[in-house]
Amino acid sequence: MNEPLVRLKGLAKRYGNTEALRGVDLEVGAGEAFGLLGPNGAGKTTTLRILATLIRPSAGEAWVNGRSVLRDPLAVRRSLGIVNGGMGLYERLTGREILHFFGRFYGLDPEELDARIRWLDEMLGLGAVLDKRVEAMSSGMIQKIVVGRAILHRPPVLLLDEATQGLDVFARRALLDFVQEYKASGHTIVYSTHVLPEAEEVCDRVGFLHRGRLLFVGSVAEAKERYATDSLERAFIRAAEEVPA
Ligand SMILES: Nc1ncnc2c1ncn2[C@@H]1O[C@H](COP(=O)(O)OP(=O)(O)OP(=O)(O)O)[C@@H](O)[C@H]1O
Repeated sequence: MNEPLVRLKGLAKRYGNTEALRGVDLEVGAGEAFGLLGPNGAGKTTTLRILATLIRPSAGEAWVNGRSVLRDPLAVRRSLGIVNGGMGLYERLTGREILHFFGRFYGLDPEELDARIRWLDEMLGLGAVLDKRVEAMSSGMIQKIVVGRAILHRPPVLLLDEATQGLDVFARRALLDFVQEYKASGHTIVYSTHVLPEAEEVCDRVGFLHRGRLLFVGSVAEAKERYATDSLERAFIRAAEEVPA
């Protein structure tokens, strides 16, 4: 594997009596698309939120781009972008205005910002979305702006949490194509989903997360071989069945 850009060591998180993560070790290499797979409640969002420094682990440690989420959270934030469900956009602003607004937070001057927006347009096919107000956008259009905002500072690492949820067939395809293109341009992606065929399509390796534990890490082909099936879904189910109750 290339130098790891994302590393988790003994990562654990407890919410009251719930053990959301129970000691997760993982390395994701530079330029890799890694699928974090698991059913509802497996701990995917918790993992991504710890990586994004939005919450702190109860035990263990994680690093992004060599920086510790505990000791160097600002550097970690500069190294990543995150797309998850809960990020609202200002209804009255256009796509371009939103990208300008956040671009200024990143300290980009107007010229750089225009160049970045042209780059995003190429990557995401923003087109007319740039000049539409959020209130008039479809959910697929909004998702393009949310993804654009997440990568505006060109972070080496992109975290996507159930990013195709609620998208129609066109918007879903556009997002999956974008993931492949973003990866091909050298970026690292952690792709959390419970939609296994999506992971099969875009991820180099996958991890099966089940009740806060990583049961398997490897390529899709290795998962199928290890669990003697030609279906990634069945491989996941077999991995979960091996866990003592
Ligand atoms: N803020 C919180 N307070 C209490 N429990 C929580 C909190 N956030 C998550 N949990 C619990 O932690 C466990 C892992 O949740 P998490 O959201 O990380 O799973 P997930 O794999 O992302 O699932 P989903 O696909 O449903 O989002 C679940 O049992 C969940 O109920």
